[in-house]
Amino acid sequence: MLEGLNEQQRNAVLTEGHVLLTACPGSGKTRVLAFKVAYELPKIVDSKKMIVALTFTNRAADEIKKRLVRMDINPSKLWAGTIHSFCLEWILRPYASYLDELKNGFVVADEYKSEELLSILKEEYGLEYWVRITTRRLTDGSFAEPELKYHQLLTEYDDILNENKLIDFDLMLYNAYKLLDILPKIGQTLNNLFHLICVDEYQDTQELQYAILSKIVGVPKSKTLLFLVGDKDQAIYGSLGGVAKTAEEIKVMFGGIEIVEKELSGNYRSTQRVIDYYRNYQTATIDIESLCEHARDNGVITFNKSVHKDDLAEHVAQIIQENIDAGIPEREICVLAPQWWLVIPMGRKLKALLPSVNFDAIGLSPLLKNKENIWFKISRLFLVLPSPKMYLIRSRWAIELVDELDGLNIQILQNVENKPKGFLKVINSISSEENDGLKYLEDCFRILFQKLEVELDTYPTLRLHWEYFFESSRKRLENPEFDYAKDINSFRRLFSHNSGVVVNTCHGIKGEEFHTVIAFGLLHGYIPNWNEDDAENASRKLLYVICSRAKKNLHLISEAGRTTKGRRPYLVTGYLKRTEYQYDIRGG
Ligand SMILES: Nc1ncnc2c1ncn2[C@@H]1O[C@H](COP(=O)(O)OP(=O)(O)OP(=O)(O)O)[C@@H](O)[C@H]1O
Repeated sequence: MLEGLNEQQRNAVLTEGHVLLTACPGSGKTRVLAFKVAYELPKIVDSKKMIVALTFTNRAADEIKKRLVRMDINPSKLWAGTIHSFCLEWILRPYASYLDELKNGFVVADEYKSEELLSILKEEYGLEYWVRITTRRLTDGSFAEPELKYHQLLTEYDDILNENKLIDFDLMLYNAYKLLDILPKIGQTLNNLFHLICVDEYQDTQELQYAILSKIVGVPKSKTLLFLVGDKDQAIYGSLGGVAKTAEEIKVMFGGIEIVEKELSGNYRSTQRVIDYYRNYQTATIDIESLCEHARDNGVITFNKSVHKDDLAEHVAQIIQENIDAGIPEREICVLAPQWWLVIPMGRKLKALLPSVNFDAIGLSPLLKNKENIWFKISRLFLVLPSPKMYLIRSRWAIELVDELDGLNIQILQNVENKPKGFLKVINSISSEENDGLKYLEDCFRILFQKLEVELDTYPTLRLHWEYFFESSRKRLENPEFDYAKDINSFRRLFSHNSGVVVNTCHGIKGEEFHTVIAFGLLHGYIPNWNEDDAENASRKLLYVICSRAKKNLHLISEAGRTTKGRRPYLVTGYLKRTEYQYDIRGG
């Protein structure tokens, strides 16, 4: 089974006990993590036991599951997802009744919603929109925001969340921690349940997240193993509280557990040229040798600081087209920017400029894309039509939904043996005459629950999620800036593109790799954020992460023409400006 791993990687998988594996980009950390899961899964004999893999994004979690399927390993005993989803599924939903704040139902406010709320409050308080205020909590529930002058605003923010039964991502973590703290039995139960907890990109784990894990792994007579992988140089969440703890610090925090430290060397992803380029942004000076087949290929590395922001989308579209013409698959091309508000309009413009190209872009969907909202999950089943290719994916969605409904105490299809299959059958039998996408979905949702004989109004959580889902989606659709098509067929088309050119934030593609990376918005003020602590270092690490995603081609863009509200021009971000390099000329 361990074929396909080199000696160091195999050794890391076979190491018994708790492991902390650190290594450079592309050295196979995620691959090792997937093999570790594959290696440990068959060891589980107790039918109730599980393995947990915590990843930074949902995309990364899907990738691990796919890797297992490719290895012919059944991933049903693996739970993979973000720490937020983990808290929701394993702690908040099952134990919500023990917390007054949650017991009457709650809805997760995604980062867009909480940013929207914060910007309204900033305006009320006369603060500039770019002032950074963290909503993070400490383990005692107090605000982690160091500037006391913002605490009044944060209290008001909290009140609004409370009134609307919303919890943001930070409250998800805090409430999960609080439950584990007041009811140690939960940690003990989870410890009995989890054979192994793997954490990918551990260097960006926040203090509260370590605390949550320590309440599960650090219980007396603990049986749960910990497998952490990461790279300190890729820590890009420092400003959001991410810390790469040492093995010793983890030991102290986790009740004295012994952790074996392991390392990997070499890079299986990028050409030597790309590696030598991004080593300009490395904090430690470690040689990295390319071990991949295309190690000696030249590829293309460009830097453009003259293209004007108004011509940027055409410029990026041209690069994409050149790559596609050269035979590079759409999925191997990625367009990145440091902040999502730069990314969303870019995705839309690219879609219009390259109508025959598929895109996998954040913000292209008119629906609230909140994976934690149950109506979003149900809508996927109505929008992605049944086909042999989609069979496995739809079945997995159905299994997750039936579990979630069960967790909400909603009993469906009592007499049906295979509930997910039965659930899919009911979904597949429903359609509506409506042409308007949202009305279509509303119709289908109602018919579905009628057929399931579930009275929606008796479940406040379903109601809350319903209101949030439709209200947010309606808002998006009505926003003239977005210019979304509102008919059901357009909704469907957007859902059918789960592959295509990726357009995302630098944080959203952590751990991924692409033949060609096109990064724009590399301007001081965006990367790093004006008021980020240790801003220079933060921009250096982000550049390191961006550039190390590329297998062969790298196009860096610091577009001209962007100015602050005070008409100050945004300039090339410091580290990039100072890097002396013989860049290629495109097409030259
Ligand atoms: N032993 C190996 N043989 C062949 N290919 C490998 C080997 N190890 C890793 N790879 C490939 O190298 C690439 C990078 O691996 P992986 O994504 O696991 O690296 P990583 O260390 O997690 O990178 P990053 O820190 O940048 O996210 C992947 O395409 C992976 O399949």
